[in-house]
Amino acid sequence: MKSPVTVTVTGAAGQIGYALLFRIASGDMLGKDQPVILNLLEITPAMGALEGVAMELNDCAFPLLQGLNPTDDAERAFDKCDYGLLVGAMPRKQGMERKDLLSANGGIFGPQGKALNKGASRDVKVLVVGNPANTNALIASANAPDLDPSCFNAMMRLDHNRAISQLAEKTGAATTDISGVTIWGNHSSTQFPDLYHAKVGGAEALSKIDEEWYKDDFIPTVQQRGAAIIKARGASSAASAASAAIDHMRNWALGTEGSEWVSMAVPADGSYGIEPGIMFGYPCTCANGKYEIVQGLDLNDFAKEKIAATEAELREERAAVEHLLS
Ligand SMILES: NC(=O)c1ccc[n+]([C@@H]2O[C@H](COP(=O)([O-])OP(=O)(O)OC[C@H]3O[C@@H](n4cnc5c(N)ncnc54)[C@H](O)[C@@H]3O)[C@@H](O)[C@H]2O)c1
Ligand SMILES: O=C(O)C[C@H](O)C(=O)O
Repeated sequence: MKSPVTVTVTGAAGQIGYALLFRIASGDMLGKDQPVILNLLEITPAMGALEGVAMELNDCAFPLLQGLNPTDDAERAFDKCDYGLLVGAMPRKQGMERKDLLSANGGIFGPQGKALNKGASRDVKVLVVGNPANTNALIASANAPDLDPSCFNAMMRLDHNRAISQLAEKTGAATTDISGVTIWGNHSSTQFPDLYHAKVGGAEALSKIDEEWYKDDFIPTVQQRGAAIIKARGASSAASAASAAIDHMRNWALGTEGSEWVSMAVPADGSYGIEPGIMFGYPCTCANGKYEIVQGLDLNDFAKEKIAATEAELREERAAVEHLLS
């Protein structure tokens, strides 16, 4: 048996937290041979509800769960953290864009970045889920100057999984037959779901669907799926978001072998002309606990235009939180 690792989940009494914690504790995220210590962070008024979640976690008698620490103290929560899932933030309501949450949520991520900087493992993997995820991840990273920026990712995986599911449904394929999907840019309605390199059962995806469906139906459906779920459920996605977070962390920790690539928002490094300073959704592979941006994909004029639009939105979001970046 491996020695335990510390996983910190913020917003642990929220709806994503409730769908996430039991899967982490059962080994879905880091493997059935990896014991975990769960540090659960909440705001003080939610500590009662968090206590209830902790009771239920204990009642599962998970063999891999070797410690459980509910707290409202960020420094305690991130002490010796190996994996951080930053979920705790307000969700949007119907009619809002995710960036409308910046003023409410941006302030959460500076102090959490500082707490990570102080106490987390130096090769911690931090996945920001709370919206607007890309810019919140940027805030957390900027407040953790002693941690490499590559320790911080934001979640594009829900969009990636949504795109796979839509394409599978349209073509009658299994989700496992689909590869090479990328969600570029922001986890927002400007994201670019790219099928130009996607394959269905080894054949070009664009040979199986017509371009009109791709541009007029598929792209807006994936871009607006979060809003459609809020309209239908009266609450934002939770179980699918938790599942995507599990997928993202599992691939980052254990590798993407077997799949062509996955979509992850990582610090822009000039790849595909996106200069540093924002967290950008890219096609990535992972091995040995590190991610790499897939290089050398051809981008046509349509793709370049869409990628420029989502980059522009991320630069605007960055400008709006410049005061939180130091
Ligand atoms: N990136 C994605 O793909 C994606 C998908 C779904 C939801 N989200 C976002 O995830 C966030 C959480 O969604 P939810 O449905 O779980 O919301 P929720 O309201 O059910 O839960 C959020 C929890 O966070 C807690 N919280 C608030 N501030 C905190 C802080 N400073 N420290 C610790 N905890 C804090 C709240 O008390 C609450 O329990 C939202 O911002 C939502 O928009 C992102
Ligand atoms: O859409 C939202 O606000 C929640 C989440 O980001 C989602 O994509 O479902």
